[in-house]
Amino acid sequence: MIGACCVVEAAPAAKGDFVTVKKTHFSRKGQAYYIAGANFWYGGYLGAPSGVGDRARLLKELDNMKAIGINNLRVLAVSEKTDMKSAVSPATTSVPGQYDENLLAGLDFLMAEVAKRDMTVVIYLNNFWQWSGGMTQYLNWFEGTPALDPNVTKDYDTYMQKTAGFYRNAAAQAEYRNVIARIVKRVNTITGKPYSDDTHILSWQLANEPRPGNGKATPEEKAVYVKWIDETAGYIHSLDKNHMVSTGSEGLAGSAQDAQLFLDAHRSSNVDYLTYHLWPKNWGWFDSNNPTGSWDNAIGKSRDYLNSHIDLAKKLGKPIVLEEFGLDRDGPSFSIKATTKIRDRFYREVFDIVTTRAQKGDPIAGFNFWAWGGMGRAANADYWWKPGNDFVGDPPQEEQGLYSVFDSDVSSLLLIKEYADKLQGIKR
Ligand SMILES: O=C1NC[C@H](CO)[C@@H](O)[C@@H]1O
Repeated sequence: MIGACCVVEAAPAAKGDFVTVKKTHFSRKGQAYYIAGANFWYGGYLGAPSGVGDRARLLKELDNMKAIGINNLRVLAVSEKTDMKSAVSPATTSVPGQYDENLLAGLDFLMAEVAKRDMTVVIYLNNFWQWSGGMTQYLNWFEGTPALDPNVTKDYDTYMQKTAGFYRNAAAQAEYRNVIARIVKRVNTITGKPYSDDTHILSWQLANEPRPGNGKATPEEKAVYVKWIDETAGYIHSLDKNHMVSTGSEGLAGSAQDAQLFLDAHRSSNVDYLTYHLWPKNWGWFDSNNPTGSWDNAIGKSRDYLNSHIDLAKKLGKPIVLEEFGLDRDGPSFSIKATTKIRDRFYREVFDIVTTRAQKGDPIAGFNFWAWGGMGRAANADYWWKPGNDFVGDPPQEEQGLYSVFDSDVSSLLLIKEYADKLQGIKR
């Protein structure tokens, strides 16, 4: 039997091969390292050996991303089985203590293939939003509170305020740390390499878009949030001395518009770099039904958001990554047939600021657009995801086609390549 007999213990990696922070930049193999990345939340799902896995597609997606200069992926590592309507299934955690080895082997396969292409990966270990179960599902398990899907209740304020209860729930935190340990201390079943020794992991990330609560978060909620970040990041470093740790924060939009909180949340020496996200449509700056009339407002606020967070990173003396941004297709439409002229214009504005500031030596370390749809296609007339459908860049909480960049979006792919080349051409 081939199996375990031929998994050879990999030699420990050289320290310099890990991505580290050097003053306010990333450094890798003695060179400044800039991220031209994609959000690819379902990369581990495609890598699964059976069930939802589609390894042939995964290999083509990785090759197609590599071909346009994408050198980094941001990937969901774990998900929690939930009754919430707009969540992915299956989940890596069915109930506390029960983990789906088929899905976790998918992450192993993804990491093995990423290494072959010399890409790096940011791996997030939880989710503030419902599309992978996330913190709300932990509270359902350990508080018995109903897991209320905000897509159903339409009450995001209550959702955010209740979900932040995760940070102070000891039993939920204990299980979350069990899951963290299971992933961070995992040995890749394909390569035989411990994850903690895998130089293609750029950082461990606490969660996708962790927020202190809603926009009216209290000083006490903010203090709990900052403490959770510091202690959880410290816990990950205690398990893994080689890799960086990041928060997954959106910036001020995910910090109750409180710049001091955003700084405090990233001040800890356990947090190696800052992250931020940019969502003009989600945040009401851009009206895709009135693109001409709302463009100036949207791009003005976006430019300010892009630049002000780089300035905040300068204050802390740490790098920052713009690890999510997006805009919908012309129309607006979810259809892959719709053009992407407005999105391309927005992407170019974002890329120009990121690359110009990086070329000037400011602490912006790169971008990840949201999100790689690639060969995936929406399966249903209403564009909602159902189990068994293709995975695309949009998770099940949103219409499949909302923000995805598909392999047929040639103008977008060319734009990404143009700026990936510019970023990777920066020598420092
Ligand atoms: O992390 C996220 N940020 C914004 C995306 C698009 O709305 C969303 O799909 C995801 O939850």
